[in-house]
Amino acid sequence: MNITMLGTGSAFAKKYDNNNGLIELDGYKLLVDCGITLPSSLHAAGLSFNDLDAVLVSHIHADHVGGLEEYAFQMMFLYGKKPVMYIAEGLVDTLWEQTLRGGLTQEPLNAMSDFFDVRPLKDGVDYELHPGLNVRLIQTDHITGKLSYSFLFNDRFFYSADMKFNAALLQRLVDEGVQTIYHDCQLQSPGVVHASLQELLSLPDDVQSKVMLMHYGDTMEEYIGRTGPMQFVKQRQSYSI
Ligand SMILES: O=c1ccn([C@@H]2O[C@@H]3COP(=O)(O)O[C@H]3[C@H]2O)c(=O)[nH]1
Ligand SMILES: [Zn+2]
Ligand SMILES: [Zn+2]
Repeated sequence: MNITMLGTGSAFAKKYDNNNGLIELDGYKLLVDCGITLPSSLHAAGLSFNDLDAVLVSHIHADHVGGLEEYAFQMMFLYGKKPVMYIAEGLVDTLWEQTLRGGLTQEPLNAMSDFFDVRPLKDGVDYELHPGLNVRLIQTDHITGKLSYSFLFNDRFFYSADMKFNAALLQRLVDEGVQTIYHDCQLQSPGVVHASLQELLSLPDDVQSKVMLMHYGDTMEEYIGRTGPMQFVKQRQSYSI
């Protein structure tokens, strides 16, 4: 399978779009998060919302869910469809009540299910999204008191989304066979709600050699060559994983 990060930027980056990914397998297209800049970054990649098969949501911050209103409206009014949304069961009501309801509600449309074909996922359970593409949600620490999830695809590709540094989890994943880790990276310390580059550089070599850095700030280029064996993911470049 391939992944293309439609954006690789932090929430406040201006040179890079929001850190949203596109996973493709045999023509199936899974959007991983849908932030504020996603409608334009999707367009820049030569795609429309109608080309997507589903969206997978990690947590409720605008750089991950701020484009969902346009996704819903375009699919309803331009294409007459309800997009499939995979999301942790504990985030469904919060996403509707606290983020989407204000913009999307117009009687008689007043529920998440009026706009999305919602497929709630349980933490720690494997789901087949498409033949050959499985995902498991792993609840990870990001903001105290807010649910947030990372994703494990096919037992071999770990996608952090947004999470604090967790060396034990990363080591365990590698020990269990994970080959590639896409990790959010705050260039300057302290990382606070993300892993900082300094923290990631403290990982053992066998883990670092599997890490690709994403969700970075506008000063990323100053850090090229200062990331050990870890590499920055390039925006809108496709990688085989
Ligand atoms: O306690 C907090 C909460 C948030 N923030 C910033 O707001 C951003 C929201 O999106 P993000 O999760 O990609 O990144 C977050 C940080 O950049 C922070 O620095 N400290
Ligand atoms: Zn983010
Ligand atoms: Zn976040």
